[in-house]
Amino acid sequence: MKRIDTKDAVGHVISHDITEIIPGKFKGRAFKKGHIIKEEDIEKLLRLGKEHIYIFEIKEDELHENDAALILGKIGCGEYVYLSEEIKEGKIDFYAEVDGLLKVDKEKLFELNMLGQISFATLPENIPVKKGEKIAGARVIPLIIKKAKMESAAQITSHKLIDVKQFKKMKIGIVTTGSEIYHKRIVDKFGPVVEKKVTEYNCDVIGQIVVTDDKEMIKDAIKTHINNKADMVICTGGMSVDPDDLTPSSIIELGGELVSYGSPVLPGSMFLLSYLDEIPIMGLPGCVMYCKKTVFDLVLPRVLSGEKLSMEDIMRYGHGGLCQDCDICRYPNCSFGK
Ligand SMILES: Nc1nc2c(c(=O)[nH]1)N[C@H]1C(S)=C(S)[C@@H](COP(=O)(O)OP(=O)(O)OC[C@H]3O[C@@H](n4cnc5c(N)ncnc54)[C@H](O)[C@@H]3O)O[C@H]1N2
Ligand code: MOO
Repeated sequence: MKRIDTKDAVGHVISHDITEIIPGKFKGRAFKKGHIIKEEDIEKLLRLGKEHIYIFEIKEDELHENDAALILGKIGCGEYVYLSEEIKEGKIDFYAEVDGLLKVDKEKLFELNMLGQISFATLPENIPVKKGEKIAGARVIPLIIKKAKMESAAQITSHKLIDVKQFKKMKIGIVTTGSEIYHKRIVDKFGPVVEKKVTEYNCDVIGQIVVTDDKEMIKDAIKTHINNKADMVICTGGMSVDPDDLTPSSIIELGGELVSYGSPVLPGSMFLLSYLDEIPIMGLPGCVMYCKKTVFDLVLPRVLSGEKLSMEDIMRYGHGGLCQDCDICRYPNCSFGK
């Protein structure tokens, strides 16, 4: 490494991006790696606190931070993920190519960061992300890093660390249970909530069947939706402890695989998920009708991404499963479901 006084640096090449930060106004690259220093740059470099310019010789067994960032890009960039066109200040960014569910191999990400000298940060997995949204960023810590370190990094996983699973456009059947709705004693307020939430994901509601608290009627309604080619059936009402709450037992009696009746999510403890011939059948508790976000908002995007959830997936929600019920909901940018 050769050190040159900035005042004498005209004609020399800058070996890494140089950052300028003016709090509240600007944070970004003031000089790009490779820039040839001109007379008029000297004053600005001095204002950025650069009294010296360093000329680095990168040895055979070393890599520049920008080349290392490219390797991190390759390690991370999976399905429906794209990289920033340019590496700035040694950092590469990852973006979602489509609306979908973010998947991160958290264990491999941890192993990668445990190598040291690497900073690879992502959004939490299993959240819905929008096309064009930044989902991760990565860089190495030193300006020059050993090639061997980056080779170890590349060997951590044979698959990519980050994928976005594109949402499927599903056909949804709704079964609304409750004698009070069936006999028109009150107006259905649940159906519109479910419809709004699924249409936000571009799904179609193929029908809503209203039934009273009667097991045969509930089961028939679910089967009717399946016969009508529903990709998912969502039941509302009758999910709790009253002996007249028959929705869970009706779904269970239909057979198939019960993933869970009950979830460690508040609101949403009385949630049910099962699969009948691979078709997800959900039982939504009353809270979904009136709470901003519930277990339904956590599970729905995962099901729409084509993922088949297990009991473990549901039980893992316990940590982070308590919604803070903020006045202005910021989900998914909060701790709920993380
Ligand atoms: N003693 C206990 N009480 C409750 C428990 C419990 O474990 N022990 N669980 C609570 C939880 S959690 C929930 S969530 C609620 C109710 O869940 P349900 O899904 O069983 O809801 P319902 O009993 O069917 O109805 C409750 C309430 O909501 C009205 N409702 C239902 N469906 C509609 C609709 N489509 N449109 C308009 N209004 C609807 C219904 O008329 C009732 O007023 O139970 C807690 N209690
Ligand atoms: O299932 Mo309840 O939803 O926790 O309010």
